[in-house]
Amino acid sequence: MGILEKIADIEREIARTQKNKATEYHLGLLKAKLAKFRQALMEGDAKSGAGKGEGFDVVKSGDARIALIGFPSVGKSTLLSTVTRTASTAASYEFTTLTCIPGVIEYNGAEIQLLDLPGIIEGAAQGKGRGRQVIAVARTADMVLMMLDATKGEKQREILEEELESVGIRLNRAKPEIYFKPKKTGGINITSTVPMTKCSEKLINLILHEYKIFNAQVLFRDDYTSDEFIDVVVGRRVYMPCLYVYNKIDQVSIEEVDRLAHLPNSIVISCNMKLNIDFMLESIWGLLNLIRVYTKKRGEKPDFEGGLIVRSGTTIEHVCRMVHRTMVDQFKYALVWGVSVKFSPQRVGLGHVLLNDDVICLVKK
Ligand SMILES: Nc1nc2c(ncn2[C@@H]2O[C@H](COP(=O)(O)OP(=O)(O)OP(=O)(O)O)[C@@H](O)[C@H]2O)c(=O)[nH]1
Ligand SMILES: [K+]
Ligand SMILES: [Mg+2]
Repeated sequence: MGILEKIADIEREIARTQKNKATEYHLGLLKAKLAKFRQALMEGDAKSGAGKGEGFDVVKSGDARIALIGFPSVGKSTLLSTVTRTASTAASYEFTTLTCIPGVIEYNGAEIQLLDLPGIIEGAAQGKGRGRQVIAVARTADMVLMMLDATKGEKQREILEEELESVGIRLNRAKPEIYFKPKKTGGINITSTVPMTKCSEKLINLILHEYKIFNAQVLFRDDYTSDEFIDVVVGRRVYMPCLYVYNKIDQVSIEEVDRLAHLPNSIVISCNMKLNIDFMLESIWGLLNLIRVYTKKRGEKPDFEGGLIVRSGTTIEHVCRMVHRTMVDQFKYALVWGVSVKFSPQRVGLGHVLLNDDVICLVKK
């Protein structure tokens, strides 16, 4: 039996045991056992199975995925229960949530998967608590919702940012447009399309030598720092937006609420009092950069009920692949109605970039 099942068993037994003088010791013992198993899970000893991903293998679904990252007891589970139909246990003790619990936010016709996760603390990236598993889930997300306790100041934000940074998650930063290709011969060839003020050629050479790379093509398409160059060399970086959500504003002064609300990429809420939840959803939608487009068959009306939710920047080719896997091969041209074209309808090719509310009719060969 896995440790999570043992925990669930004990929790069930506690729930069905009547509280009275006769059961006092029995309940006490159960609670002690529960605490022991929870601790084993959080400390991740190998036997308990906590080192593996038990409880974290949630299938990706919907149009986008958001990971809820935060210290214990900041209100992550309360938020999940507030904005989705899924109930996740919330309680005043730390590490209430032990696994990944998915819920679905329905917004603007899109289904956004919201993942409630165990709280993480300093040292998470090194495997403290269930930090490693939580961070592995965060890497698969399209966005991080970093939940912070408005009463706890800025420290938590800095610690969490560092933990995510240390495992290659880049928040609210664009992927550097640096072309980098190791070669077999020819030495190191560095070019750039703009003056490089933050990272010299000498430094690039030093960095590459450190990685035992002596032949490579490097092209800076913008002015980047050496850190950004290193990210490109090392690879395996993920870039995603992050919304900082300060919860429990019912507990702080109006001046503090105002200050927090003005921090970059930050919003303030109270789950318990349901304050500002709508604005939070609107902000999430904006950061996810989703648009809706509609497909129609020739001679028929567009299906305004259906529609496809896609990332902004999506092309006709992408839509073809969503419609059917053989569509790209059969594609002749597409007719598009909407703001992405000069005339409606306009004939476009696979590379055409779509905008919100476009209507598309795919024409086969
Ligand atoms: N005052 C106040 N308390 C809140 C608010 N939201 C949540 N809480 C309380 O904070 C405590 C922790 O909430 P949880 O939702 O369990 O927090 P969590 O982040 O999921 O905690 P872990 O799963 O242990 O990491 C509970 O007692 C909640 O009732 C809020 O807006 N204001
Ligand atoms: K809690
Ligand atoms: Mg929780």
